[in-house]
Amino acid sequence: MKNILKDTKQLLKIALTDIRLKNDGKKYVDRLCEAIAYHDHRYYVLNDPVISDAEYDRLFDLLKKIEKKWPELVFPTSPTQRIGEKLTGAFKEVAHLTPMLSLDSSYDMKAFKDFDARVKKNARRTNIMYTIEPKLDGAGISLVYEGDYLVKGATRGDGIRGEDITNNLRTLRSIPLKAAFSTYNIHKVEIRGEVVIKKESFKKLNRHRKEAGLQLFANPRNAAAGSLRLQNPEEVSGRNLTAWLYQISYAVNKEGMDVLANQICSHESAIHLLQSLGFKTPDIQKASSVKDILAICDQWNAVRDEYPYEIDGLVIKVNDFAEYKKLGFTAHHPRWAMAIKFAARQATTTLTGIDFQVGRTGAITPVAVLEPVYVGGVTITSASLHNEDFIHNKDIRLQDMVIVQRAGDVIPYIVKPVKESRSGKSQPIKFPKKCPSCHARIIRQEGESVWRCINVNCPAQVKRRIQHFASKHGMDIAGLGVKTVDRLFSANLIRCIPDIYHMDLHRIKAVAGFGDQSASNLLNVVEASKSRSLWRLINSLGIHYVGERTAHTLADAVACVTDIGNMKKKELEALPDIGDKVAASIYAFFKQRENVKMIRELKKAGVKVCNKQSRSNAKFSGLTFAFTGVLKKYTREKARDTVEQFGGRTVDNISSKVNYLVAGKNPGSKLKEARKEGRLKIIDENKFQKMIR
Ligand SMILES: NC(=O)c1ccc[n+]([C@@H]2O[C@H](COP(=O)([O-])OP(=O)(O)OC[C@H]3O[C@@H](n4cnc5c(N)ncnc54)[C@H](O)[C@@H]3O)[C@@H](O)[C@H]2O)c1
Ligand SMILES: [Zn+2]
Repeated sequence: MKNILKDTKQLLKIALTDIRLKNDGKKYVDRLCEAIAYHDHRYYVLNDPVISDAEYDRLFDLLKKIEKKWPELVFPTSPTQRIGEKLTGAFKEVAHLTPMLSLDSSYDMKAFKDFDARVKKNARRTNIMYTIEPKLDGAGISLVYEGDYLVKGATRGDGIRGEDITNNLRTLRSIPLKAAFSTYNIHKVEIRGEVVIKKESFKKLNRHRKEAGLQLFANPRNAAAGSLRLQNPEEVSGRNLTAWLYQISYAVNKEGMDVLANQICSHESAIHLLQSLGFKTPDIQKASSVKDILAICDQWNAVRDEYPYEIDGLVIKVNDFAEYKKLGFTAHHPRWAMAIKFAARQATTTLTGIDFQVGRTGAITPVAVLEPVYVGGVTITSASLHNEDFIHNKDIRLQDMVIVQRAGDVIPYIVKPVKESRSGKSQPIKFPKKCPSCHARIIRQEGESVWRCINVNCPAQVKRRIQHFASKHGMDIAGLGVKTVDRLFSANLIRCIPDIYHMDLHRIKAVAGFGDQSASNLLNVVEASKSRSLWRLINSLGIHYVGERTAHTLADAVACVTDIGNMKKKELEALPDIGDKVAASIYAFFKQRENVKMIRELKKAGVKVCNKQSRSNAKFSGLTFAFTGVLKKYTREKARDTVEQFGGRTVDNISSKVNYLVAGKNPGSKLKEARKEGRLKIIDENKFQKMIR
């Protein structure tokens, strides 16, 4: 088995080259068939795949290409000649009324253009209407109704025969036990669908399994497939499975005559029929041009993450049943449908090392160093391992092959190690006993999952605090990112936050990597940062539990940052959204002498520590304006920036509206402009007129 995994790795590398240019492609056929058979078994029978779907598809694609070039190598046992799902022997076998195949699929829109051309050629038409629907990622099923009653439910199996899972399927609420097909003159019907599990239910299921010490499912699809094959129907009913029905594959009347091609006529009307009988059906759209279909693909891709069910692509089908006969089937898939898959999100790679990073609060985060791997459009070289428990729970070891996943903007993470491929080289990950930066003691407090370095002067922590101070949501000193801070710290130019304001051109230029221009640019932004809004300064201090929102609350409550230090815990707690934990943390921060000293030094260096608008605010106190459309048009942050531009500040947030107290020197013209553009809604016209006068 280990050899198959090794071979899989080699074959995957070969798949990246152009096989058509090779003369020796033939020699890979047996190896490919063997590897694919192994992965089919892991996937369909054990519900525990050890490579990603995209990697499996790459192997499959390589085999297809070889068979195309050397057609004499196409054996009837080849995975391209049948579908891979195996019968497990745990259930009675049942024959399908019509073959239940896989789909021709591709990640590439060009493949759809070829498909479209082929369809038009074989159907001898220049215009074809297609339906487009989500490809739900679950387990395929087939249902048979006779005389309006559900009589059989089966898995796809090998496409010809499936497993009889009627009793399990009867527990799904989304499958009617009785459906009035007879009103459509249908006596016996076979319908196809996909049983899926909601992303949320999947997470819950895995959480319970983890607590019970059971093996976790790799993804919602495996969870759905595994659940359908449980021996106890009662257990199945607790799994929150849903059946979506997407096709009528066979329908006859009492006389045994086909009503599909003669009466229902199109995929769209079949879906409407199923809907009217109480089945859950996918949303379908229609389009005939490649351009429109491409646009629909883009729309789906954009909402994929928010969709409650996992979808791995779209299925595009010819709408008109009259064309189906002309187009026919291969042994593997129908020629009138194809799946366009979304960009892959998983890949396998090797964990080559661990980087223990120290954050600004001293928290030590293990970060996996990965052999570079391409996933969903980017190359991944690292992934967070979160903490010690995460590593132990997943039993991740050095030199392990791991499955990594990247979804949307989410930071890449490790789904699981592939334990089956473990060699003698793999080693347990040892968590450090001392801080990797300053070698001070590290502690793990009860109830916490992180280890922390307790040395406040720890260089790693200091550097991260400086970087946090300069960050976009802090004092916004562009150009003072991780790498630059590291360089300036090593060169002894910035050893603490106030040092930022004591740099001179000459010394910056002497640091490797800086030129005349970049050095003076940096000094310019540093200078500009001296007059940032008060909330930015508060946010940049790195007070535990104080984020942007709390920073705004505090900035609105005081005239100067030092005033916060004079507030009692109770007074802090009285502010909106500040609880006792946050209040205690703020209070403790201002009781520390180093912190007070730092603020004093910042002030001395020219950083604005008081809210200059505090006096003019009084002039307009009581004037409240509501910005509408803030959440629609802008992020809250951008709305705030807009308000700050004309000297206003936030007074309170109401879920969909943000109210601002507007102040500053003659904001009239800007306010009028904002109103004209629809950014400002006036609550009290009289007050507004008075104010802009
Ligand atoms: N990771 C692995 O080791 C491994 C192993 C085997 C297979 N796989 C994955 O499984 C795929 C092959 O599985 P497959 O044969 O089920 O093919 P498929 O998943 O590419 O597509 C066919 C299936 O899609 C489903 N489907 C969902 N929505 C549909 C809709 N609206 N209309 C029609 N069908 C719809 C049906 O069940 C149908 O049988 C491979 O491409 C690969 O991604 C992975
Ligand atoms: Zn340290």
